[in-house]
Amino acid sequence: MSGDLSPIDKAKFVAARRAAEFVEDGMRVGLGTGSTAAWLVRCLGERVREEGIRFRGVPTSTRTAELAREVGIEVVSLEEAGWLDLTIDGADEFDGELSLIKGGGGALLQEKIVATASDQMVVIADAAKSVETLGAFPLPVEVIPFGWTASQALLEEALVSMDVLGRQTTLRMNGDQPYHTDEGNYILDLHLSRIGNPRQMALILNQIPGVVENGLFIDICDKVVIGYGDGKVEVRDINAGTVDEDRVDFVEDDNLFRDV
Ligand SMILES: O=C(CO)[C@H](O)[C@H](O)COP(=O)(O)O
Repeated sequence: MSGDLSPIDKAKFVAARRAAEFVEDGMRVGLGTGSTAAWLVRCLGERVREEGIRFRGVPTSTRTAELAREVGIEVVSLEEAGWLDLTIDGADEFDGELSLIKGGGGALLQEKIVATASDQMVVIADAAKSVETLGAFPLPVEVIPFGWTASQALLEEALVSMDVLGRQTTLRMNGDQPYHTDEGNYILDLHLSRIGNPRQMALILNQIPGVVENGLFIDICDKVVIGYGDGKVEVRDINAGTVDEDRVDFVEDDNLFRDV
């Protein structure tokens, strides 16, 4: 039940619940990955059950696809949907320009493809994800397994010329094995502490052989819905230049909180 949630989970929940209201009948909607996005999927499932809204969801990972089907959302592929009206996803960090670090959950590649194939991307996040400068959260970079150590060496060399504080890179692990993305790739996490020029970094990283995609989302996100543990939500719209405040009630719906 909602009373058992930590303040961070409450913040994630209220952001997700507010953003779930952006989905309208007939839309094609990108569904993000991660714990905040999982709340969104549950809230959308609730809207399908209670209000009978109908929309098609394009998941950004096998995890999200499973949950979406479980809660009654019609799941289609991006190819079937063609183009999306809206994508709603979490983030690991966002700054004042709504540049993002994503990929903490390992789904950055599908997330970036889906978000950029959408008219609008909305990020849902607890307030702790808001930063002045990106980089405290390790930046995920997806690389193909073939020759990954060579890609890592080239990445580290490229970092020397960039405006960052740290330069350590680590292979993401799953127990004693490398973590595999849904595409069967590896992830290198870049411990940079501070990214002075995220736009330049995003371009340079993707030129390194073996790099498939990086977790910097620049000029992709249109809106962020920031949740707080007390139920407050703030909606920042970068295009309109507006900041709106709202409140979301916690609900005691067993269906929503069943698997938490
Ligand atoms: O990018 C992501 C997954 O690849 C997530 O959106 C990001 O890691 C945030 O996760 P959470 O909502 O669990 O804090």
